Amino acid sequence: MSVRVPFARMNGIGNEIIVADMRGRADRISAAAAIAINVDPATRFDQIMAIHDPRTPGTDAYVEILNSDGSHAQACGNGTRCVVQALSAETGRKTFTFETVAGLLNAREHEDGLISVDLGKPRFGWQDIPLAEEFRDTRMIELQIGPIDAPVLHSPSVASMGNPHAIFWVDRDVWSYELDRFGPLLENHPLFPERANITIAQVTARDAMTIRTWERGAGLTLACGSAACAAAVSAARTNRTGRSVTVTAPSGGKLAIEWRDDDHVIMTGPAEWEFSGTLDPATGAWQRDVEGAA
Ligand SMILES: N[C@H](CCC[C@H](N)C(=O)O)C(=O)O
Repeated sequence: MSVRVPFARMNGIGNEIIVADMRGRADRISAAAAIAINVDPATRFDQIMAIHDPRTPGTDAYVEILNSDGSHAQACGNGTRCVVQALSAETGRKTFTFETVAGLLNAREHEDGLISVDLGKPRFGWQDIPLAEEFRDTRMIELQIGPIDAPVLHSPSVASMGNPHAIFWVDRDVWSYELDRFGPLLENHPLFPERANITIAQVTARDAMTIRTWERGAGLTLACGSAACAAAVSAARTNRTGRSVTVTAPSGGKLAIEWRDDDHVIMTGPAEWEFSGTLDPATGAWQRDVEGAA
């Protein structure tokens, strides 16, 4: 087994993703490797998508997702589009079924290059998020931050897209809130035993919203696909929007989110390749491919 594996540094509307090819190997990318890769400004990332051999007949790959702090995530919408683009470029195929720790994901690359991922059915039970205590109605839970009599953020909706999300609805521009200050406190709030991705969302039309996300295990990111899905279903559940919305990320990039009648959430958007190299899954040592050498 060679020491180094091929990787592609990519992004999904600004969400920084490393797609690592771990097929044909039994080892995994270590937390230490993830942390080391993230320390280097050239390979700083939000998630690593590690493509492993399939474990279940009928699936194309098992995908493991690591955050930049070395922790594992159950879902990553933007990263999944990057995996699709990488495998489509390699094989010419357009449809894929992936397995993750959270279950199966179907995805498709369209003629125009945009990629749709079926993130499955959202879950709203308090144990599904999970929350540390019972809330019967997760469209709005009791949680606030800021002065007790004038909270800055309060009463979020919560949802699981495989991973935990809290969505705080705001009236003002999403940039006018100090998410860098409140994000870490909310991510690690005792109400979230597995921590949570923290999003602020401003609904701007029945079919549009703008979000910013403090990601669990990665901090502020330029985009978060599963948060866009969680915000879209939560907006529809609270009658702020219909079931089909365009979500604008901090990067300015947009995702089309549709909560279908069969309860599945479909996210559509682009993916972009930046550069390729090889990395050591144990240590995170890496090297950029020499242009034109392949
Ligand atoms: N950027 C990802 C989400 C990563 C979620 C991760 N931070 C977690 O721990 O759940 C996305 O596009 O869906």
